[in-house]
This record gives sequence, structure tokens and C-alpha cells, in this order.
Amino acid sequence: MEIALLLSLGLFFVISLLIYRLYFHPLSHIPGPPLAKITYLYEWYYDLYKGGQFTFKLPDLHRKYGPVIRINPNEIHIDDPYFFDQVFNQTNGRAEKPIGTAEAFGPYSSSLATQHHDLHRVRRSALNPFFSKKSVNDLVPVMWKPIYMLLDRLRNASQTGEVMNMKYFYAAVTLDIINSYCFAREPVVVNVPDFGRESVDNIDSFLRVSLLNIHFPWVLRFTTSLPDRVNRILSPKTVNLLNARRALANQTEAIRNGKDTSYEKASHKTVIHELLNSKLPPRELERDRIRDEAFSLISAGSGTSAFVVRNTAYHIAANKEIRKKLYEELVEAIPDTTSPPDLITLEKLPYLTAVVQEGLRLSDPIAHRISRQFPDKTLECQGIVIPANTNLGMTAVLTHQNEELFPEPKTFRPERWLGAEGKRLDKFLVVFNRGTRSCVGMNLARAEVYMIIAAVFREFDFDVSAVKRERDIDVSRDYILGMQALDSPGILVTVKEYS
Ligand code: HEM
Repeated sequence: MEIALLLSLGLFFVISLLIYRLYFHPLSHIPGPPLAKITYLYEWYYDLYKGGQFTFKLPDLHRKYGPVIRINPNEIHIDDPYFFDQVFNQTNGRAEKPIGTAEAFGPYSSSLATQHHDLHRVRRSALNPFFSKKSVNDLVPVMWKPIYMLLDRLRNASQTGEVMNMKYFYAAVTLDIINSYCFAREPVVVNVPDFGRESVDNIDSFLRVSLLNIHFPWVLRFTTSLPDRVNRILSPKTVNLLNARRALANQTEAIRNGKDTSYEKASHKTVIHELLNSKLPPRELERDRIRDEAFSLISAGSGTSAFVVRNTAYHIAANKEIRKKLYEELVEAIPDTTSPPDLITLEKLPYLTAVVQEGLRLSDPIAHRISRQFPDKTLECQGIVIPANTNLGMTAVLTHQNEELFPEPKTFRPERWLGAEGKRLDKFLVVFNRGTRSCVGMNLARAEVYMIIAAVFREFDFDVSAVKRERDIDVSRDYILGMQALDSPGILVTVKEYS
């Protein structure tokens, strides 16, 4: 009798909840699949069961339901490139990150993982000065070091005929650059025989749980609250990650305690040393906080730029006409390959700039939607009112694949960025996002793409005939960062000097 009563009460609760979500919820006026309006199962099916596929379902849903759609009971998604700047700007008041998005990589105390607006402003303002255009320009000589070391290895490989994996060798360069900047380290990874493959693969496996974190943030909250030794037993796959975090904590503490004074000899600012000596409040300077910021800078600052460089490099190498035009421009701008050009010179090259823009557009390393909540602002998109504090997201890939803005969007065509017409497209390149929480490392990332592409393609070419674009280049799974097919071996190429 009691069980029957409990079951009836449970059923009554579930039916009431479904009716509320469908007819009385503040988002009930927003169109979308009925199943998605009443339950999270719709999204979980594509993301968790089919493995990072919900993002690829979005274009169908927008075609069917319009530019503003409800994708789960509490969240909407917008596909309107002209509305982007009304969402991601500096004037919408407080910009909060929904908890699942903020903690996609765990409940860390980095700027990237901060949920609330005010705390984010504090953390972000301490990082901004390191990544201004001027600071990045000052870093350029440091950045050339690992790039030139890569050129040496490519020169060698062009003589031996060795098969190389582009997935790893650009990542080694970007990791060396961000390590130099954060810790005043000399480049080392670019000289490791396999270019530090294991750490790139570790980050990939770490990313694979990101969707689980987005949908169930409490799981990682719980596991990270356990001591490391328990986590090592519960989830052996996290061991490498835990080790990496501990190593970072040791490095930051060595700088704090004066045991590591490499920053004294460095020709540039050293981010962690300066953060430790900044005016951040004492709580913000505690061990785990600085470790988390370092972890975020190193991981956000290496994989994403390398992703763009390797995809762009593939498209250049796969297209003889583009390859030739780029070479002709580079040979004039860099007459002597032993003396690196300055970044400002490279940024003025029209064809290289068009290649970089197209590389950023088509690579799209961040595959997932970027989500926000604006407690102080009601928005309106194409006549649809979006109540304040709604969890809303937009996906850069959808803008970059918009056929009206970018005809034949899957084709790598730098020419679309040239001239006055091309300039007009700049505002639709949203790969770094905009507004208060846009990519802090944007200037550094752009500089890396310019410098690596220019230096490599001034001298070398790649045989990419073993690469399958759909498998090894195009993003087919969304784990916040885009991922290629599960059976992709990476990007296997041979190198030759360009003639
Ligand atoms: C092409 C390469 C890159 C792309 C496409 C990219 C993209 C992005 C995007 C879209 C965001 C916003 C995330 C959000 O709003 O939730 C972001 C944030 C961030 N990026 Fe990048 N990024 C790149 C390179 C870098 C580099 C080189 C660094 C090095 C420092 C970096 C550090 C960060 C950090 C720390 C944040 C968090 C900023 C904050 O929340 O205040 N990124 N990035």
C-alpha cells in the first residue's frame, strides 16, 4: 500500500515537472524538439551515447525550428551570425559561465574555469597584461627559438625520408613557447624524438571526459575532492594528469620560494613569477590557485594553436596553387632564412594573412558552443525574447560554416579574405570568441600561427598523400575541443625542401 502511494506520488511529480517544462517554464515559448524541452535525455543521447555528436545535430535543429531553439529544459542555442556581438560583448552586465561549462575540465580555480563574473574580472585582469599585443611582440625572439629548432628537425627529416606526425611536432613547439613564457624554461620538447607524444595523448583522453563533466559537474567535483591516492586507484587513467598537476605545483612553488630563479636570466617577463608578485588578493595567490592558472595557461595555450597550425599546414600542402602563391610571397619577405623576420612584417603580408584567417576559420579547434548567462540583461533575437539569466550558447563552427557568408564553406580558400570584401568577413571570424571572457591568449595564438606557417613554408613542403581529410583533419567529434575520427593515426607526412 505504502509502495503504491510512493509510486503514485513519484508519477505525479514527474508528470507535473514535464507539464511545467512544456507550458509554464520561462523558456516555454522558445521552439525546439519536444523531447529536448522536457528532458535532458535528448542531448545526452547525442553527446554521451553517440560520443560528442550533439553539436553536429544543431544545424538540422536550426533548419527545422529557426535561429533560436531550446536544446534542453534549461538551455537555448542561437544560430545567427549577426547576433553574435549582442551576446558576446562588454556591455551586457555580468557575464556568468554556467557551472557545467565553467567546470568542463574540472572545478579548477583558473580564470577559464571561473563561474562568476566578479571573481572572473579579478583573475582575468591579472592575466591581461601578459597577452597584450605589445607583450607578445616582446616575446617574439623567444618564440623563434623552438620554431628554428623544428626547422632543423624538418631539414634532417627531409634528408632521411622519415615519416613524421604533424599532430605532434607543432604541439611540441607551442608547448615549448608557453612553457618559456610561464616558467622561463628553455625549449626541450621540440627536441624529444617523438615530440612529447604522450602528453598530447594524455590531454586527448582528458578531453574525452569533458562532456560528462558538462552534463554532470558534480562527478568531477566529488572525485577531485578525494585525495590523489584514492583517485589513482579509482581512475588509473587520471594518474598522468594528477602527476602533471603536481609537477606544476612544484614548479610554481619553487619560484615562490626562490629555489627557481630562472626568471632572473630571462629576456622576457615570466608569467608565473609576475603573477606571484602581483597585487592579487592573498587568497588568489595560494598554492592551488596559482597551480590551476598555470595548468589552464599551459593546456589552453598549447593544444589549440597547434591544432590550427597543423590543419592549416595540411590544407596548404594539399593545394599546389595555394602553396605556390604563399611561397612567392614568403620568399620576397624573408630573403635570408637564417635571419627571422619580425612579426609586424609577417602580419602585413596579404596572402599569408588570408591563409591564417582561413586556417582559423576552417580548423575551429573549439567545437563546442560557448555558453553564458546574463543576469542583468534580457535579449531579443529575431523577435524572440530571451529572459535574463537564461543559459544560452552560440557555436563558432556554425558561423564559420555559414554558406551565405562563406560560400563552399568546407573548401580552404584564402582568397575569400582578400580585398575589401574579405575585410568585411573579419567580424564573422569568432574563433577566439568576444567580450569579457574571450580568449586571453588570442594575440599569442595568432603570432604562433603566423610565425610557424611562415617559417615552415618558406623552406619546406609536405607529402600529404597518406592523409585522409575526413578521418585525420576534419572535426567529427566534439569534446569541447574538436576531435578527428577515432581511428585517425594523426597526420602522417614526409617532408621535402620546397623547390
Ligand atoms: C588558435 C588558438 C586558440 C583558440 C582558437 C582559442 C580559443 C579560445 C576561446 C574560444 C576561449 C573562450 C572560452 C570561453 O569563453 O569559455 C578561450 C579562452 C582562453 N584561452 Fe584561448 N584559444 C587559443 C589559444 C590560446 C593561447 C595560445 C592561450 C595562451 C595563454 C590561451 C589561453 C586561454 C585562456 C587562459 C582562456 C580563458 C580566458 C578567460 O576565461 O578569461 N588560448 N580561448
